[in-house]
Amino acid sequence: MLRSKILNRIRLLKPVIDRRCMSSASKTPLTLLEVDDKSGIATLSLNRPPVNSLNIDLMNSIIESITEIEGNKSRGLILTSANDRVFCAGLDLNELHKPNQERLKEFWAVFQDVWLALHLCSVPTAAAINGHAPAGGCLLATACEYRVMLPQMTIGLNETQFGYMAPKWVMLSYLSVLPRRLAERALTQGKLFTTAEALDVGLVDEIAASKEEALAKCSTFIDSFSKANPLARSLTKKQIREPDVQKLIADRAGDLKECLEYINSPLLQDGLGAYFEALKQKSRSKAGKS
Ligand SMILES: CCCCCCCCCCCCC/C=C/C(=O)SCCNC(=O)CCNC(=O)[C@H](O)C(C)(C)COP(=O)(O)OP(=O)(O)OC[C@H]1O[C@@H](n2cnc3c(N)ncnc32)[C@H](O)[C@@H]1OP(=O)(O)O
Repeated sequence: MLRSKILNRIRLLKPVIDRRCMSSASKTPLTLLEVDDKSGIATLSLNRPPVNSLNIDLMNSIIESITEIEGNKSRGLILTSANDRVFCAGLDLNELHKPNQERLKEFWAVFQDVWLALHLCSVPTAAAINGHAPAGGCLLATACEYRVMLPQMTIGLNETQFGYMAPKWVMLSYLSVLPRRLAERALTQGKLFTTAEALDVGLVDEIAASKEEALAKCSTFIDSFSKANPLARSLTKKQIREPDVQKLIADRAGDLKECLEYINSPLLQDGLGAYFEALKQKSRSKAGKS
């Protein structure tokens, strides 16, 4: 009786995400999932070259992997990158710049879903940040319960740098990790913290010299829950996170409407276009040098 009541509560807390991962056109899987058969800890690696930018397929693949991990009773989830320079470059700017409107609606809904799936994941979560993590990449990291980062990388919600404002629920994810005054300053500046700065302000919990060390530190964090009842732990986490989550769930349509208006505004499209062009230019000049 009690167990079914508890399970019901979890179902109530966790919005039903019934997305199936769309088969991507590319041959290589967009996420790599390995479960260590000794520790029972799952490692989910983002695997969308060149920078793990989040498009619909990659986000659906992440959601599907999280659902699989929760279903196969893994003891925990470590999110990392198959790329050794970039953890995740955030949202794929091709999805935001001169967007197809129908696709943009789907894209935004999946973006909401991937945050909900990770933020409410029933198993312990940790991010081994083995590369740069701007904007949406930072959001994936802050949705996890613990963060270990490699040196000489950057992390932060830099939306104001390219003319956007982070949506309320994205800001709340930051506020769940940073003190309010610092979060406000960092959000308004569009600040990208260095690894050392991120440790200093608590945006990340530890620094590791290598990806292997980062994975080991994330596993140690997950092991810290070995004495906690998994169901009680999951309910406690969901209870603490529920107020922030409800702010999105209560008005997903409103969030979508507000974001579509914002993303489609000419001023923002111009700013984003210039930002994207500068990125491409930088990449071309790099290629020219090499
Ligand atoms: C009332 C209103 C309510 C709010 C409404 C607001 C809605 C608006 C949306 C807001 C959403 C908030 C949450 C999230 C937002 C985002 O995530 S937007 C994306 C932000 N991302 C970035 O700013 C990162 C940009 N990239 C970089 O800084 C660098 O690429 C890197 C990640 C540090 C890696 O550098 P490096 O290894 O040197 O690689 P590059 O040469 O720069 O890039 C390689 C190729 O990858 C392409 N690329 C890079 N980032 C992206 C990206 N995000 N999307 C698509 N493509 C990307 C880059 O152009 C290069 O491509 P090629 O030219 O083909 O080589």
